Amino acid sequence: MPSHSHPHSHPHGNHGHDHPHAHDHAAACGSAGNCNNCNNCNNCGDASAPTPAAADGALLLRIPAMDCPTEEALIRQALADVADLGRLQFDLAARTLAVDAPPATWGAVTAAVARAGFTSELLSAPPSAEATASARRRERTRLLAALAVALGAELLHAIGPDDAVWHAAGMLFAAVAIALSGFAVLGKGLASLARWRLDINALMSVAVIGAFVIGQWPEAAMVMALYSLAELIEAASVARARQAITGLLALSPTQAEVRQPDGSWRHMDAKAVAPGDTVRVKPGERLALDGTVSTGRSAVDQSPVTGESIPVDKGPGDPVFAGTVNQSGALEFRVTRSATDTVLAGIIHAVEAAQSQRAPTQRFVDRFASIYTPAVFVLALAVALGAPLLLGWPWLAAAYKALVLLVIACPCALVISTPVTVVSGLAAAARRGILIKGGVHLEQARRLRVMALDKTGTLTAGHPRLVAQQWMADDLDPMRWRRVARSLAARSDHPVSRAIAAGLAGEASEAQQPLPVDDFGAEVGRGVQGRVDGHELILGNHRWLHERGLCTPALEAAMQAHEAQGHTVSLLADAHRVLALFAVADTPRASAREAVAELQALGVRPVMLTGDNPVTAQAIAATLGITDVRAQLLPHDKQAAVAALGEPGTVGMVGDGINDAPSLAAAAVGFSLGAAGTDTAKEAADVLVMNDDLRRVAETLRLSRRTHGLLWQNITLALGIKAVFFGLAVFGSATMWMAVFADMGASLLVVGNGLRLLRR
Ligand SMILES: Nc1ncnc2c1ncn2[C@@H]1O[C@H](COP(=O)(O)OP(=O)(O)OP(=O)(O)O)[C@@H](O)[C@H]1O
Ligand SMILES: [Zn+2]
Repeated sequence: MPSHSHPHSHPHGNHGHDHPHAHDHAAACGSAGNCNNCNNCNNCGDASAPTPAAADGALLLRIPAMDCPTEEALIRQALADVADLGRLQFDLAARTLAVDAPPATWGAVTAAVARAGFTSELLSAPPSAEATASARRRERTRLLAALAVALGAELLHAIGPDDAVWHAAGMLFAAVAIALSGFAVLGKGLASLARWRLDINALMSVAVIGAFVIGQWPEAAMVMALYSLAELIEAASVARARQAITGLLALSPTQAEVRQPDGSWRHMDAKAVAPGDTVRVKPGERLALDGTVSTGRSAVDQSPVTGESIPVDKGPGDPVFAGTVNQSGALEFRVTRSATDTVLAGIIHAVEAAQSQRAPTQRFVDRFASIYTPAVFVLALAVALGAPLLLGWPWLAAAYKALVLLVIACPCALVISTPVTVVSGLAAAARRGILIKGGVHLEQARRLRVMALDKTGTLTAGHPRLVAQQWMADDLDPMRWRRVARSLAARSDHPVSRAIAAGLAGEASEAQQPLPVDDFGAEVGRGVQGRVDGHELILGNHRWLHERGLCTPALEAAMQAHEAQGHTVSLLADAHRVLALFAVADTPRASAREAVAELQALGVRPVMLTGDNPVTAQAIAATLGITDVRAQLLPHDKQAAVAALGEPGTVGMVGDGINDAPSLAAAAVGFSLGAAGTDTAKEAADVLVMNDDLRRVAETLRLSRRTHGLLWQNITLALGIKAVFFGLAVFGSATMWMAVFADMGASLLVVGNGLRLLRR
């Protein structure tokens, strides 16, 4: 059994495609039940699960008014009392809920949903994307009609004579407009009030009903229509941000051409293709599955998966990915993963999961809004009661002013701005082949001041080659001993051993079988040992030989010469003396030097971490422009080094995700390169760079800074507009619909601002 001296402690798992990710929705906009202010949450960055399938034995409900994760949380709470329920799958975009439950409980489920304040209807099949889209269109038409009728009410009020008939007509117009646009808002608002929750729906409901009661019915109608319309537009904008991600999924075709046992080719559903099957793609076609090329050569455009714009040449043995486009030649490949398990599916899943986590700024905004909204409620109440009593204002004027304040209090723009910006940032990163596992990491990346970079496989390509061998004793038959060395090296899959084994095998003239190795063992950070052909041998680095007292000044001088060129030296020794020296060379990655320079330009200090010896490490670091090198580190030393490199929260780490899981986890933000190429789940890393381009690390930091900038621009913008209107309302003559209009404007402004991240 081949042994690997890297501690593979790392749990192997996939991204968990069966992850019940509907559970994360509640957290998407306002931690569950705490999103007091957000009716707009249908717009929040929550990831909508794929439309729930109406599996047998599942109850599928359409809940028309459910468009916010807060509401989802309410329904969840209500359903908690119902016994025997399985998984709940919420789809806020389609407004459906699928419940795994025996039919006997269905009555209890609908009753619980009704108790939470929602009407529901039974569906036999999940609504299609077109159905959802056409429902959106109908809603838009309805709201535009409501706006027109509300304008009519304003008009009647402005030009109509002051008599009862005209008043009645105006009132009727207003009522129709409110009914057209505001039923859902009023329903949810009253339900919230009944539970003593001051959310946006409650706010709007009080404002509209209040305005109606004090005789400002055209105003009430305008407020309702504009507010509902603004919400719809925001929802569409957020849908766009999310589509940037789910659009990726549409990239992999549903059909694949599969070889049949009789040798013929047949088009099949990609989901039905099993690993091991052979699939072919013609030039210009998109791949439906992941695999390894078996025949053919072609250039493949991998931009959907890795973000790299230049097509990559593929030949037999190379990995190919679902969603990528075959360009020049026909390819046949052996499928390595089922359709639900492809790298692309993993990306989409991870980004969806990332969206449902709250970034720190989002949490801050929620906390702020949850204090701010009730505070303004109290202030409005104080104006309505205090101004007439203390300042002698007319009651009606004071009540109107109070209602204007309520509308101004609506923190839509504030609440909507952060999730849109964060989701856009995550989507923009995903498009560049950078997978960020949560808004937290996107926000954190800008704080990094030190970047620890693993040497082997990160700064270098990780495919060292044997470049020199030197036999230290005259009495050895090199032919025979090369075979011995190769046999020992071949037992390890450490890159250094592999390079030695491969280099020596390439030299073997006849087909020499490797010799058996007994008592094989690997020593982390040192090398391997075993008994070959009756000799107790070790193959390892200077450190190990030195510890065993086998080192001599002459040997050190010989090693020094190789190490100064950046080569890694391994020594073959028996119990008494050193027999041979092997030097392997690893080439720095093409983009590494540039990547290091980019990090430095961002004010981030690059530090090389390696288990290799200091001289070799220094030599390689020098070619890359890195001055700070920490060498001869064991895996746990690396972890300690990461922790000691800077203030907590400021040290990032880039590794290959396999042997450096502990240090990746210790870093504030852990980056892993080449994530598309390996099966290993990169669970320890926070950011996965799909291709091998180290420059994506600096790009992530830049994106993080831009996102942060936009977040605060948006927060300032939203609050600034509020402040202006607050002043106007208190000291001037701002009307209610002006306040709503301003809020709508502010919301659209911040949403548009956030979506700018999506532009390349
Ligand atoms: N199985 C092995 N065969 C040969 N040499 C080994 C082996 N294991 C460790 N070594 C020696 O120990 C050194 C440190 O190994 P370690 O695995 O800790 O670091 P690495 O992964 O090679 O480098 P980096 O830390 O830069 O990723 C290697 O450079 C090599 O010289
Ligand atoms: Zn020595």
